[in-house]
Amino acid sequence: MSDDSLVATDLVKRYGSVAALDGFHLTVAPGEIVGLVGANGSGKTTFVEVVTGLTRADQGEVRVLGIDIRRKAREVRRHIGFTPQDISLYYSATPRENLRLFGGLVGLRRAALASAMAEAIAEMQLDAVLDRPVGLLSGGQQRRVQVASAMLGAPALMLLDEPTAGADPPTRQSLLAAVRKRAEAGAAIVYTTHYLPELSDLDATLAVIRDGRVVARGDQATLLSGLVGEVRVRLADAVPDRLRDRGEVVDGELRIPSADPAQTLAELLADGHVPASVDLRKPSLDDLYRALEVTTP
Ligand SMILES: Nc1ncnc2c1ncn2[C@@H]1O[C@H](COP(=O)(O)OP(=O)(O)OP(=O)(O)O)[C@@H](O)[C@H]1O
Repeated sequence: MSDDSLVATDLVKRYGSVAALDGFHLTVAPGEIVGLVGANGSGKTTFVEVVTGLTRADQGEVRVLGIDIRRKAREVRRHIGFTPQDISLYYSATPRENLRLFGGLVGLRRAALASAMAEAIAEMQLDAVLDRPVGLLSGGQQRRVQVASAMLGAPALMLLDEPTAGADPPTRQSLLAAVRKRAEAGAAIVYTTHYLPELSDLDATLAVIRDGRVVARGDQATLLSGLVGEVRVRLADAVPDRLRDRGEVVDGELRIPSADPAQTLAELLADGHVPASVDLRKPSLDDLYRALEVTTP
């Protein structure tokens, strides 16, 4: 049997004529953070909803810790921490009451519930707002309560659907730190975001989704290797024609595409060109996104 925390095989989910998932495969190992990225409508949320049991796939199989989610839905749910894309908390209740409720839903009781709550409250820095109704909290504070509720009981699999949406930089940093800590403790984490720098911060592996399936999967270095970066240079003198032909000139700045920008710059210097300013752009996740044409046209 597989040691992976999550194994999804050949999932298909149709809404009328739309195939939200269309042959979707994904495996996630313990301790791995996988960034699920893809254009709006590519199927990310549908996948998360299938794994959590909020919706049923028409075809395919999902196993969490080796357990088939259709056969033992209730048992599986105890191993999953989940934050939906939209804030999903009881607004008239306080964070303390929400956490107690969500902890109860994953089977935590008495001392175990109290210690899981204390840990999540400390990690998400909720002390100051614990007894205020959630509806009166800021968007970022609500996000922290939501992520805290998904952490209760240290689930083996966390599904975080755009958990930092609307969060300010300090909140974002504390959320990312908490996610990393959970992964270091062995949790498998599926992390959906449109904000690609977060995935570099998390050192996440990537699963790029297009039209309901995973079209690229691997670690960032491998997926970015072979992509083209750019050297942007302003020369002290006018740009000679033979250099113009290697790229384009934008507002007096010469831009040369290159798989190895540092090497290209070294060649320019060796040729005797004198730069007034230099900007080396290594391939980024944005470039990967563009290369796979996953952005909405
Ligand atoms: N309940 C539903 N009824 C009908 N169509 C749906 C439903 N849920 C999703 N879809 C459709 O399935 C496709 C995939 O949607 P999904 O929400 O999974 O995409 P996503 O990748 O999460 O998008 P986003 O980045 O905008 O959150 C879309 O075409 C969407 O309109």
